[in-house]
Amino acid sequence: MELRQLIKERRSIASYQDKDVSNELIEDLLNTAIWVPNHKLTEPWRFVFIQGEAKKRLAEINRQVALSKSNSNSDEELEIVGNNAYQKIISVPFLFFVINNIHPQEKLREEDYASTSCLIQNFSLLAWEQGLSTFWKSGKLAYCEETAELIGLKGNERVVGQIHVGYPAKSQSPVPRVPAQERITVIN
Ligand SMILES: Cc1cc2nc3c(=O)[nH]c(=O)nc-3n(C[C@H](O)[C@H](O)[C@H](O)COP(=O)(O)O)c2cc1C
Repeated sequence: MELRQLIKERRSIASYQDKDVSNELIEDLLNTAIWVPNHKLTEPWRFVFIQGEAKKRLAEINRQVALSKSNSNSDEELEIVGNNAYQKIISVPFLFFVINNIHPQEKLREEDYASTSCLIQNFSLLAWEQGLSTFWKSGKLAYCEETAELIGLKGNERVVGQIHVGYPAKSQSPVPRVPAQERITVIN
């Protein structure tokens, strides 16, 4: 697929076919995705793949997050909310966290976050080329203490994204973007 087509057609899709995604494939895509511009070549990232029992534990954390946000007083409703949140995680074929070192200098912290964001976009495009959809998630689940403990987040690290990957079960229409021309200022 041509690069411009890949960039425009990539979509975040949250519903997946019941088809496995291998560690080897993700590792291979990440090995290409890491070729990003990176000031001072800090290579500040690492990746945590969540599988097996860990995925069940993450799903359980998501249940608790959803319950803590719900306003319902009905046990029946709360059970549905909790089970939906649990299933949302279980049904993701491949799930991993992208983690950054927190650089002591603010400028480099920002630049490290920028490089890692480029990496995630590279990864999403490479995945899309393989017929896979990705979903970058930055909700409470990615940042709560329970998740930090589960993924072994160290004191000098931060989560950049929780990334869901799978073969999409449906297509997704794009939300139109404002043409870049409308955001260009030319100063002569
Ligand atoms: C830093 C970042 C965090 C995001 N976090 C979430 C999220 O927590 N939940 C969500 O539904 N989408 C999240 N998204 C995905 C965007 O909602 C999505 O990219 C946007 O709707 C455009 O859709 P597209 O990716 O299909 O073009 C995130 C995207 C980025 C770049």
